[in-house]
Amino acid sequence: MFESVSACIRCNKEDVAKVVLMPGDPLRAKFIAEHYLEDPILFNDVRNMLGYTGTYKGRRVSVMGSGMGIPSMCLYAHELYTQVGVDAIIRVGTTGGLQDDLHAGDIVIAQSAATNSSIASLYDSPVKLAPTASWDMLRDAVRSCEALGYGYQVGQVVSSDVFYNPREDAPQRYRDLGLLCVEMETAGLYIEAQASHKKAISILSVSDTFFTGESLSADERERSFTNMMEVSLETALPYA
Ligand SMILES: O=P(O)(O)O[C@H]1O[C@H](CO)[C@@H](O)[C@H]1O
Ligand SMILES: O=c1cc[nH]c(=O)[nH]1
Repeated sequence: MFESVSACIRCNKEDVAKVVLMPGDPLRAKFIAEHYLEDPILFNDVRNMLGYTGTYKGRRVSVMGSGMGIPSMCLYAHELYTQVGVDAIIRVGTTGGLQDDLHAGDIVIAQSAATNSSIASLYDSPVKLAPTASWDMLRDAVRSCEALGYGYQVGQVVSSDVFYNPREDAPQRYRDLGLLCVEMETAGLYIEAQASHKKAISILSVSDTFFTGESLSADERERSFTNMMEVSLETALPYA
């Protein structure tokens, strides 16, 4: 029998690890659990936002979908941090590349996230918060890429509230500002981590590029981001 600890996650708290990998797609969570975790158990299936816990290199690690967009990410991250007792979340996401030296399949570690969302304005603060990665997790993500021999870039990404932006010049403006890539959740995750005094890092894989026209299929998006998954699992170990 599940103890329902929060509004949208039905689980026993002790079934969730202290560190959670969060892809947007719950089927990517299932893929990670089935391919990388030993003895995975399903701890959440409310709304099919699948969450699993197993062991990786002998340490307990969980993986759960976040859904798409800042509202969905914020809801689940908030419940995991404040009601389930999770200490650290690693977003395992896809992103659209803006710069010419980013190619499909490349890894981006998000140091910070510019956003068109109002999330940072909702906190009672005399300043607008700057969504920023946890330094130790950023360092550990870099170390994991280097240990595995995978190339990576570290920098500022864009977390957009919309996938289809009515401002057609938006990607060009982002590119001119040196922003690396566009996705839809990192700023929300970083603000939730800051507000909860917890840790977060966003590790992204480029699924397509805005200016050079590279693109991966939906099936490849679901299954072929194994470099990013391996980096994320290695990054999780110190927090497990
Ligand atoms: O692959 P995920 O983690 O879902 O991330 C990206 O993909 C979705 C859009 O296709 C958005 O959620 C965006 O942030
Ligand atoms: O272009 C893209 C690719 C992935 N995710 C996004 O939000 N945008």
